[in-house]
Amino acid sequence: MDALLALDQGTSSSRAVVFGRDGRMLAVAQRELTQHFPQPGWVEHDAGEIWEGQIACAREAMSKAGVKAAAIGITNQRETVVLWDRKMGEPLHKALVWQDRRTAAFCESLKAQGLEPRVRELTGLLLDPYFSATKLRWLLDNVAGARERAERGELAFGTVDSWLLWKLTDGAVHATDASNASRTLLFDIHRGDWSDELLGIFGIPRALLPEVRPSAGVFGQAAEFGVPISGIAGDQQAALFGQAALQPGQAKNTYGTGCFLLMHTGTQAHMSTQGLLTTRAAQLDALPQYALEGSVFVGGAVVQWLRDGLHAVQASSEVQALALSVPDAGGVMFVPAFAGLGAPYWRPDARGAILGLTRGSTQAHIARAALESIAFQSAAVLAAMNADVGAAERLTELRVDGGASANDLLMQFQADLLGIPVLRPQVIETTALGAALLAGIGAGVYASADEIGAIWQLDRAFEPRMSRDEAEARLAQWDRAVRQVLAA
Ligand SMILES: Nc1ncnc2c1ncn2[C@@H]1O[C@H](COP(=O)(O)OP(=O)(O)O)[C@@H](O)[C@H]1O
Ligand SMILES: O=P(O)(O)OC[C@H](O)CO
Repeated sequence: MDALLALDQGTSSSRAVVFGRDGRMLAVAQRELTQHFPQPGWVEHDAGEIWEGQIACAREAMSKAGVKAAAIGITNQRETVVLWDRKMGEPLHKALVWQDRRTAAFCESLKAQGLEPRVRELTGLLLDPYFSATKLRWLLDNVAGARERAERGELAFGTVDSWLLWKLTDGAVHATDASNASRTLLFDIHRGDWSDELLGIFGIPRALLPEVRPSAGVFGQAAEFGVPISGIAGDQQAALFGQAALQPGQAKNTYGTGCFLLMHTGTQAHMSTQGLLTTRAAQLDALPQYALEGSVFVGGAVVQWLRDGLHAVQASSEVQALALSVPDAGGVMFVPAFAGLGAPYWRPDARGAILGLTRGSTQAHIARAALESIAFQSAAVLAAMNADVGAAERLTELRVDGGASANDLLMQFQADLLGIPVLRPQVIETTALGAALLAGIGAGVYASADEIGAIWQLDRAFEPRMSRDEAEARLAQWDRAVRQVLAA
């Protein structure tokens, strides 16, 4: 049987999923990942824990499925920086997570030198701490001896995919795929190679960098499992692939820790005028594929905060019942700018706020407003995307996935705000599915991407029920709340 093992290393947790050739899930294993917040605005992960949790999940899922996998696909939280010693295979420091804002001042100084337009032209990204380059620079400047050792070629940099690939191949392969490389600020998305100009701007030695390859194809052998690793993509690009959104104009929104709305733009790089990112989509061969992306930093994470910060619920799955215990948010607006604000605002300095409180406000109103904030942020990104692509290409439906897409209240409110159907597929582990499909193509299990369209199956379509007048009024209320936060 041609089973495929997907390793999905997300921000909140590591997961391993075994899929059958028909895309059915055969087994899942999951481990929550410890979040370290050493200072306000700093977010770190232990790369050792990432590896150990991920390999434990892989073993557990394989043993539950009771089949042999034909290939392994890796998909991962993107941008997060791991720096390790090539000889010992040990990380030099905790991984700096994509949500970490410690390099905000450095980004500002680069902006002040007028570098942003050129960086944007080459990378499709912005000068924001979100991306890898300034984080890697911080490690080189702050870990004793790191820069000298990097220049001597003793160290390796990788996003989480590279780190897992290195560990799975016992240090034999140091590589990444174009979709992950395109999130670093060091990769020229047009030429498809690391850029010496960008390496110069950020002060990064080339000797640190992995080789960049297409997302499908054999990267190396996973010694323990005796099978090839034949697919790698950043989690958002993998989800786009797993949603069978392979044609220009097709889009999806993933509701995980953050929310990431991506639209495929085919072999053309569409440069945004609306605060969106241009990025590489998963590519099967040397031909580049592009997407337009709106990245929201805090999506499902606001629910984690209700659980761990406010202790309003014991499990994320309880939030819907709490929110439904009130008819509406009672005028409460929640702007969860815990890690600054991403697209389309790009304000790393913004802080979160809960507005509109009265004596009658309860945890339930706050929970409802928190869920609504996920949909409001996604609606702002979708509006930017529609403005970017023009009337002819406006989105007419939205495919969704990710942990928080299980929440019916959130999905219905999303459809209401957008005024278009929100389509949830049967497999909401779309990120893992995308990685498995890429691995399947890379290992020759599937002859081509044409076989993938048939795997996508609808679970539920959420049709808009709110009047457009009411939706517009709610969106205007959101805009006012964001303006207040940005002015604070
Ligand atoms: N029923 C739910 N309603 C709202 N949010 C949820 C629900 N279940 C999980 N979440 C949120 O979804 C996120 C986990 O989604 P997942 O796709 O696993 O994320 P990641 O890939 O970032 O680790 C968490 O932030 C969690 O709080
Ligand atoms: O871990 P997720 O699913 O929230 O995804 C994180 C993104 O890749 C960050 O860009």
